[in-house]
Amino acid sequence: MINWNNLDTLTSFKELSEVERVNLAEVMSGENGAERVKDYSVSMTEDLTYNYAAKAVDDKVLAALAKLAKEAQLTEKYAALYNGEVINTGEKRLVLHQLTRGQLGDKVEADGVDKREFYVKQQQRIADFANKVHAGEITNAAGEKFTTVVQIGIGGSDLGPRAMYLALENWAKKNGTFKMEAKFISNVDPDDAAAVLNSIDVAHSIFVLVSKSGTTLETLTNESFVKDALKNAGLDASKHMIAVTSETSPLAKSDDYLAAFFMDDYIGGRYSSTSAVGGAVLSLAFGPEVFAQFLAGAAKVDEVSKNEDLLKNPAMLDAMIGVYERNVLGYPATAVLPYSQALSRFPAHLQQLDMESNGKSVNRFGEPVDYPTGPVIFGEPGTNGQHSFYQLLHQGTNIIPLQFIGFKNSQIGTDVVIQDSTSQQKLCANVAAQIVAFACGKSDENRNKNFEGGRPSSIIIGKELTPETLGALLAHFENKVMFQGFVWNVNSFDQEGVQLGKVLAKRVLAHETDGALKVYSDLLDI
Ligand SMILES: O=P(O)(O)OC[C@H]1O[C@H](O)[C@H](O)[C@@H](O)[C@@H]1O
Repeated sequence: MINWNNLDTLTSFKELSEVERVNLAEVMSGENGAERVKDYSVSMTEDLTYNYAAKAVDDKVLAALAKLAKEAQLTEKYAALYNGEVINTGEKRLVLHQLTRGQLGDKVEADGVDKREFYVKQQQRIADFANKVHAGEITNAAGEKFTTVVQIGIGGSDLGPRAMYLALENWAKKNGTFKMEAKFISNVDPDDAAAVLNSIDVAHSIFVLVSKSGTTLETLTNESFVKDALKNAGLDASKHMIAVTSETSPLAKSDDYLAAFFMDDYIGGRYSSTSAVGGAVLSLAFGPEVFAQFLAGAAKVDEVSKNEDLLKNPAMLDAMIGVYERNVLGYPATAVLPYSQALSRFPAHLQQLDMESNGKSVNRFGEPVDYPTGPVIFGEPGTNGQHSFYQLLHQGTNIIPLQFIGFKNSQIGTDVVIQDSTSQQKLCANVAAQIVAFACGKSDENRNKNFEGGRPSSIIIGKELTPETLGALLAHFENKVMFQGFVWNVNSFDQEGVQLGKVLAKRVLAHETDGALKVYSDLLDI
């Protein structure tokens, strides 16, 4: 039987708080430090490793975390999720994003269909469509090939797919699988749509309208913006647009699109990169085979995440160390720092994934919780971040745990040797240096130049960022966030916190305001 209890009612949580703290600077120094870096490491897939040597944990803390993971029944809750229980209590929905990339447990039926079959069928339909576009069987009205794909969507219908596209663009170019350039329109700021439209050849562009609900104001506004531009160019908008939505949305049956592909209410926006939401744009840009490799990487991590042994389950381990840092050590934020230019938008995606999932003050039954839940997430690619906000990370008054990501090889492979090292070596040297600098610090008589150390980090290391490693990386963080939500006993799959602002904005636009809202409306000339 599964018990959904608040973290502060669990005996093993009290025990965890009483375990002696680890002096990170001390344990990471000298030979001991070298041994830790070798030992505190676990495989995510054959190509990716999670190394947690520079986290403030030791065997005692890890044993206490394993006990907590067991008492919180993380493995059982994950199984309940992929076997189709109503895990999203707020919206009374199943949570099935893992099913888009593999069958992890029982067959899941909902709405009278086998859901795995439904997702696979959508992937096949998308693959067929993309192949026809690439082969010139689906063209514009003049019979010419489409050369650009533009995704219109916001939140989960933008951030994940955009981050994934950028992550693989250069890989695909290098490996001969690049088919079409992709662009993204998300913000309701007219400058977003206008700038994208100005940068493309609309006559040879295919637009993917992505909205699960089919009611998001920003997205529908941008759709009209694009339709206007197509009309002004003398083009038939319905021959340039496809839709990705849920079958119950107002967009599903419209004649305004060349084709419609479906996901459903059991896939949260921020978990939708492996559904049709990511599938359409990524298959058009790189071909369906590349998208399939991406799914295969995610499926591998979903499998590993079933492991009951905490030390062999990287997503669960990462989650539990995060809980320790948040609820015992009291750290407020986590920085995501990929040493990979291709992952430039990955921190923005993780921001939504983590903060929209676990930024909650009530448990899954709607009762207030008495402990901190999701941390603030932010980040930028290294080494750029080093020359900007790392000052606070090294010497500021808050300790911010760090999540590094690094690859041995670059994607494009073009490099130069300057002062006896390649740029790739310089990049990797920097991430190694940062881990040790943060953990060990350096004492100096001049307080201004003193580094206290004791600043924890972990690193995910891979050989190269490929479609498969990207899928694995994505699933790692999705599963980490899911496990943390289980520990905090929150519902990680709804987002009521975004509603109030939408309601008030509508009131402003209808001129139904008073008080402060009226004055702000006047100040902004609405
Ligand atoms: O895909 P849509 O239904 O248009 O939703 C787009 C986004 O907007 C909402 O407000 C939510 O905050 C996001 O979780 C969601 O991804």
